[in-house]
Amino acid sequence: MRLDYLTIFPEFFDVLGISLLGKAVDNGIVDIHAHDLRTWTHDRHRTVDDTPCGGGAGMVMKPDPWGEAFDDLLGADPDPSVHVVIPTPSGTPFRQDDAAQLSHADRIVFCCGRYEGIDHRVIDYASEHWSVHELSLGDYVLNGGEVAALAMTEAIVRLVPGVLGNPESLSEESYSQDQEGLLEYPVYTRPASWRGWDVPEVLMSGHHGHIAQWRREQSRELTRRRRPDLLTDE
Ligand SMILES: N#Cc1c(-c2ccc3ccn(Cc4ccncc4)c3c2)n[nH]c1N
Repeated sequence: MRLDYLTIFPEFFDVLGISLLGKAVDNGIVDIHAHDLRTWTHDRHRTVDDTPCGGGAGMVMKPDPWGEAFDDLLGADPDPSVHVVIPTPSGTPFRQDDAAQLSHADRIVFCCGRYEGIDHRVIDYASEHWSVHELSLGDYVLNGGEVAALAMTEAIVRLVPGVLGNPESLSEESYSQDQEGLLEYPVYTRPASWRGWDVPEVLMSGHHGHIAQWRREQSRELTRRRRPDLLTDE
């Protein structure tokens, strides 16, 4: 899987060389390239923004640098197997299903905007050539797309075979299909008693059936309290 990031702050993506994703890069499972969008500017000030047509506050990212970056990175031939992910506050919510689908992609280009956003013609042009996903990390406002791209990257790449040491752990996570899309149950480790708090007895019983039942009940109760929207049968 090749991941490209178009951004005016490429240093944001230096962290992808650390930990699990770093190992995936070292193992050749993932190939990461961060690009400074100003590479595709031609004026002395390396300008990437301009005033919004129709007025309004702030600045909008000019289309030209993006178009020239697309030309260099992707060429002009349409290829629906290339996924262009555009983090945006107006995007559809990024969910585990999106991460799962994108984990099968061979190529993902993240377009990280700043200012008030990217000239919409960039999205229109990209949509004619590649598979475009306008996605939002959540219902809050960030200053740009980089942090969202990092979070989406981790959610996607950890699902790629060979990246996680123990793929079985994926099936027991919140939002996973094996968990019926419910929140994950509380987890514990040693010691059995810590500062007056004990590990639930059932988890120390060695009775796998009772443990599985307790975990299912915990998941449903936690989901009922915190995320009733995830419950389908109530
Ligand atoms: N994904 C995602 C996001 C963003 C986001 C993403 C890309 C850009 C580019 C520019 N901005 C700043 C901005 C633009 C317009 N309105 C408000 C702020 C961004 C925010 N904010 N919140 C999220 N969940």
